[in-house]
Amino acid sequence: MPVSQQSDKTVLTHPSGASAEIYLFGATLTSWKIANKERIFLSGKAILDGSKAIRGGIPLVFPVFGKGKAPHVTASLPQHGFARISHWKLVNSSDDAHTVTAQFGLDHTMISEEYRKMWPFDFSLIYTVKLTADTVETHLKVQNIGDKAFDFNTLLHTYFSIPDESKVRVVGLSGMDYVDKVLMASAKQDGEIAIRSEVDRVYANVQSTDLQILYGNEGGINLRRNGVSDIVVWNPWVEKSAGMADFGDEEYHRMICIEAGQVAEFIALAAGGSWEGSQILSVL
Ligand SMILES: O=P(O)(O)OC[C@H]1O[C@H](O)[C@H](O)[C@@H](O)[C@@H]1O
Repeated sequence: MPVSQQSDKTVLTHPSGASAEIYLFGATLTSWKIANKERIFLSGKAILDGSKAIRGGIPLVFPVFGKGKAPHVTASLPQHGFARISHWKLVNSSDDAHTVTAQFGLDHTMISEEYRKMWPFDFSLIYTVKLTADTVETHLKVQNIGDKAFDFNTLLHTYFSIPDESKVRVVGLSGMDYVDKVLMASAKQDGEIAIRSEVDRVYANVQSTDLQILYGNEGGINLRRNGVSDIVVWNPWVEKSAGMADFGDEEYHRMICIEAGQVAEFIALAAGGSWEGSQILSVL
């Protein structure tokens, strides 16, 4: 079966051998394999029972990035919003000669009463995962199905599995301005990004549609954005890693988050409006 449901997760299998797994909790993609090699990082300490956001994979940030700030309506929501900690439904699946597709849905009737009170808007999210022999595409459609405008942030918060943080280079952001959340300062990217300490940066309005995450002489990933303008780069390094109960102290060596989305500014969505954005990951 190209798409099969295994209790709490959906498994996509491509005739080439490529595969992907998506938990219904958060519609979090936790695995993407090509040539039997895992490309996505999932912490060995990740909690997978739905009691906490999954540490790793591609958690979906919506409708707020980080903690909302009063007086904005997102101020009381949990960090990164409710999409990654709500139970989604598998709404569709299909396959043809090239692509295996699964679609997941979440709307306002499916989130907890508590979150509904915090964020009282009628919305529908459709998240589509398309697997081919050598790519995976993750696409989010946000619809305002109510009669009040709302605004939102969103991110495809992708944790990549890497051989060693010291070998990683992120290419394609040179010349871009960023906000450094560690130093609480603004700066301009000069050349490639290397990880030598905690990195937590927001690059707004990135020009190049493609960026590369290179693993020294061990290949890497090309990330292509469609319809989303910002990139967040995160590696927690030593202290932050030690402070996270669901992340191993040494796991920062084996992951980097490169997160495509809209976070520098909220996107305003009028009643009846819709928005879509996606990323396509391919192995280099
Ligand atoms: O611990 P979480 O809520 O999953 O957030 C994990 C990380 O997400 C993003 O990358 C933010 O830029 C970081 O500041 C944050 O630490």
